[in-house]
Amino acid sequence: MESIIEVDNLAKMYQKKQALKNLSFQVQKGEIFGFLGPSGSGKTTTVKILTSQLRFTSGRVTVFGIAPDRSSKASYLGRIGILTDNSGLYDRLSVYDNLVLFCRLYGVPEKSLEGVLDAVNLSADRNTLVQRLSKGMKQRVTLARAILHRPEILFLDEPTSALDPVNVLQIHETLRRLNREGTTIFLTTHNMQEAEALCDRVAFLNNGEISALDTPLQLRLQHGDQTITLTTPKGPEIVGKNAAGAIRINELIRSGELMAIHSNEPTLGDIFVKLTGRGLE
Ligand SMILES: Nc1ncnc2c1ncn2[C@@H]1O[C@H](COP(=O)(O)OP(=O)(O)OP(=O)(O)O)[C@@H](O)[C@H]1O
Repeated sequence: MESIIEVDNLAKMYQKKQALKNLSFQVQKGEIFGFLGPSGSGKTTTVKILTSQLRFTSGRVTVFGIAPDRSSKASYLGRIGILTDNSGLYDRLSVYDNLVLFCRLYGVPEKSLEGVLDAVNLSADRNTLVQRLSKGMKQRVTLARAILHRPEILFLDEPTSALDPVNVLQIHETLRRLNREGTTIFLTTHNMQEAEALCDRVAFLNNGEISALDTPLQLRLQHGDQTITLTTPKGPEIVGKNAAGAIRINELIRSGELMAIHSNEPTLGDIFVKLTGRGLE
């Protein structure tokens, strides 16, 4: 596996406020990496540093092996896409005209917009003025803008916060497709379902520090209580994931009393609370 982002001992102070401390992680090429943390934990600060919008206090950061500072900006900004909540779209222009402006900025031929509009499901709305769009549609225009130059890494800061479930699903589908086509995705979220649904690996960020980093499955297995809940006509019954549990399951199947079986792995939200003592919201 090849690391595309490397962060080593990163710290960031805003005057006296320490927003990030001793942050170390690597993002592998081709993965969807989730940065999961509650409000104020340092997610946006990290994205801004990785995308050279903010200077850091100490540590080492590279993206594509390049340090993201002012002198290197030009050499890698064209290789990344950024989606944040401040949309910066022109309300009085259509979807298409908004995107044409960015094609010119990035030197991308206008004809490539067909595929981009298709990817975010906005082909039919191309001539609609941005001011007439719903929140979810606007978010899809900003996603289109972030991907139209086919970036190698896409940074998404809370891409679906405040969107309804249908729009969330549409954005997720688009992100999965981009990832299948080779885009590495760095995603911040405080939504654990989003992290579970999309991410190959997640880092838990709390007060500017990483308290766990692994695949969602490994985190659930490491922090699970190794029990199974069996639903029977007499009510729920909890057994261990062991030989005795297997015998009991077998008995209930034979007697026709096993109605449902549920492995008791915790959610990422449960694990976050266990490790940090606080929730994600
Ligand atoms: N410009 C700034 N000046 C001073 N403190 C700041 C500044 N920007 C952020 N902070 C502080 O740094 C910490 C991390 O903020 P950051 O915005 O990175 O968190 P976040 O996890 O992205 O939160 P949210 O989910 O609410 O966007 C917070 O305590 C915040 O108050």
